Amino acid sequence: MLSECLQISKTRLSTSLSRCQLVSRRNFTIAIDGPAASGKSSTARAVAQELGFGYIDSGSIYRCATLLALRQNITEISKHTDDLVAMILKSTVEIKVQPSNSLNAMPSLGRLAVPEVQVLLDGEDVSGEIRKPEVNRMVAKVASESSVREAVLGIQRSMAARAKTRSSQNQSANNEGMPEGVVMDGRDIGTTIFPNAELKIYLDASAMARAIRRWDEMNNQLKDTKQQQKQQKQQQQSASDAQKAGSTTEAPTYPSVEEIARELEARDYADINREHSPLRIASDAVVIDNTNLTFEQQVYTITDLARERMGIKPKHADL
Ligand SMILES: Nc1ncnc2c1ncn2[C@@H]1O[C@H](COP(=O)(O)OP(=O)(O)OP(=O)(O)O)[C@@H](O)[C@H]1O
Ligand SMILES: Nc1ccn([C@H]2C[C@H](O)[C@@H](COP(=O)(O)O)O2)c(=O)n1
Repeated sequence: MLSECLQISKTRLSTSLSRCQLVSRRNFTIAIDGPAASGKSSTARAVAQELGFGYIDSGSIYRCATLLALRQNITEISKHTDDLVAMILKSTVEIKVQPSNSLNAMPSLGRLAVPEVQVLLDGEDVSGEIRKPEVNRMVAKVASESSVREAVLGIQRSMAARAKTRSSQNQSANNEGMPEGVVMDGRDIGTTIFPNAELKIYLDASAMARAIRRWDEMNNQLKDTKQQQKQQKQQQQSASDAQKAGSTTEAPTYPSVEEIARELEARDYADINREHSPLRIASDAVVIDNTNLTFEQQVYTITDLARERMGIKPKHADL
């Protein structure tokens, strides 16, 4: 129902959900979809922490599938889908959420603490590797294969069931009467994976805002962490060792805002135009354009929508 699809802007944050029915108190799924870098995963993580729900980043499963392909030197995905599906089904992907009480390193995330997420592929921490440019360039191709999507769908649903069970165990100390729940972000969560999700959000932002945020994020990561400084030193060291050995190791290069914008645009185009389960706004989704919203505004808008649908008093009606 299009009439249920709300456009929320900075000036229209107080949204009445009087038409929405209250949903089952025992089980609550929040689906967050949207284009690349629209803020899905940071928002979903903060929403999950606020509500005590489990969190699943479905994109990281496609990223792990892409890494499996790259490690086997499979670049022509359509010629090797059976092999790739077999590898996916044989592997284990775990998404570990580390609850956070401290402020996030990203100033744009304001006062909200956002949990860190670790992605393990067959027990190996691949959190950094799955965000590398070569994975960014290939992941939309991998995700366009229907048999890959089918394999990932099974993984997503069983992960969600486990995350809900864990959240209900954590909820026992909670006095708000919160149900067990999960927040999952991706491209087809509200349309295909959980078409009956109790709350569907379509998160969007202008292409330029998304590219600038990603650029900021990359630069922030570079500047701030001691670990990266250490890594840089190691890279410099190994580069000079390699040079001494006559090798041609390239110094790391960091993309400009324009290059990032082009990469996001290419990925969005592929995700929107693929045949199977393309990125679409579910007819009953709440659309939130966060171009001019603070991170807190978008998170609290979603947690209040969820609370309202669960029959629990919203906490931030004054936003
Ligand atoms: N309202 C906001 N204002 C400013 N920055 C924001 C806002 N919301 C999210 N961000 C920042 O935007 C960047 C992209 O967010 P995030 O990684 O959550 O997006 P995503 O949609 O999950 O991306 P992808 O699809 O590539 O996985 C992050 O640096 C995040 O901190
Ligand atoms: N539900 C999903 C989640 C992700 N994908 C694909 C499309 C994206 O380009 C890629 C990486 O996702 P991200 O980490 O950027 O959220 O994975 C998908 O098709 N369906």
